[in-house]
Amino acid sequence: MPMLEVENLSVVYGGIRAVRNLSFHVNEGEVVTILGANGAGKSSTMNAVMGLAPSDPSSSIRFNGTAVEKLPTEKISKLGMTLTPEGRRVFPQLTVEENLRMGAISLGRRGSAAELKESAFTRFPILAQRRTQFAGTLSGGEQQQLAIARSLMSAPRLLLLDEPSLGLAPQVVEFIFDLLKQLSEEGVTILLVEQNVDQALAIADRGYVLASGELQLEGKATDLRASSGIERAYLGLGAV
Ligand SMILES: Nc1ncnc2c1ncn2[C@@H]1O[C@H](COP(=O)(O)OP(=O)(O)OP(=O)(O)O)[C@@H](O)[C@H]1O
Repeated sequence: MPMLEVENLSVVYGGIRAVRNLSFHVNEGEVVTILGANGAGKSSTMNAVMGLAPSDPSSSIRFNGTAVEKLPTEKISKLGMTLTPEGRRVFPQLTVEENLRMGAISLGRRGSAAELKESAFTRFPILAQRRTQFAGTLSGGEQQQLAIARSLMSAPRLLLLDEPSLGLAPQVVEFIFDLLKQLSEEGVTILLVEQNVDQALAIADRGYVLASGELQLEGKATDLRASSGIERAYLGLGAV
């Protein structure tokens, strides 16, 4: 049984259909990436999985066998699935340490908040240096590290990341991809939305390519890297 199994996902906002009949899965231990041009429906997909965007009644989303499509986000997080949303949404008026504490709210019995906080400071040395600084005064790269560190405070079994490298300097991008590789080696299953196609496919086992809310291509990352379908999806050339 896949860890995450999404079947027939459709997301409609008012009259706009952002995602249409999308099915995909993530097996335990995998790194899976969802790729596609701007507006392809990637964030809508991630948000719908977490209960943050409306999914059509015909959609089915199962996490470790539990139907989650009607559950509120807090309950989904408690089951062990956490999203680092696009745009580094940290709490600007809270300190680094307080932001981390907020992340442990849905920890349940998966770990100890104090130990997780120390491991966050080991993993992200810059956050340790800035533990009493207000998050709103951190640089973009530091805020992204904090956003990921906060997600890790819930000891997720499945970590969803929406464009973690967006707008960051090359060294920070490299740090984040190295971190994702390391988390994967430590046993965290990862679902990653990225614009950074080459780097995402370099760490992923498999990928799905969306165009205009529909699945365009899917396959092993090594096959997708060699495929011309990716370019077509990005250029909006439609079906391959
Ligand atoms: N809350 C919303 N209300 C109305 N339309 C929305 C909403 N969120 C997204 N959309 C629309 O749904 C479509 C898909 O958007 P989505 O953010 O899922 O794409 P994306 O692939 O993540 O794009 P990007 O890479 O630019 O973040 C777009 O046409 C967008 O304008």
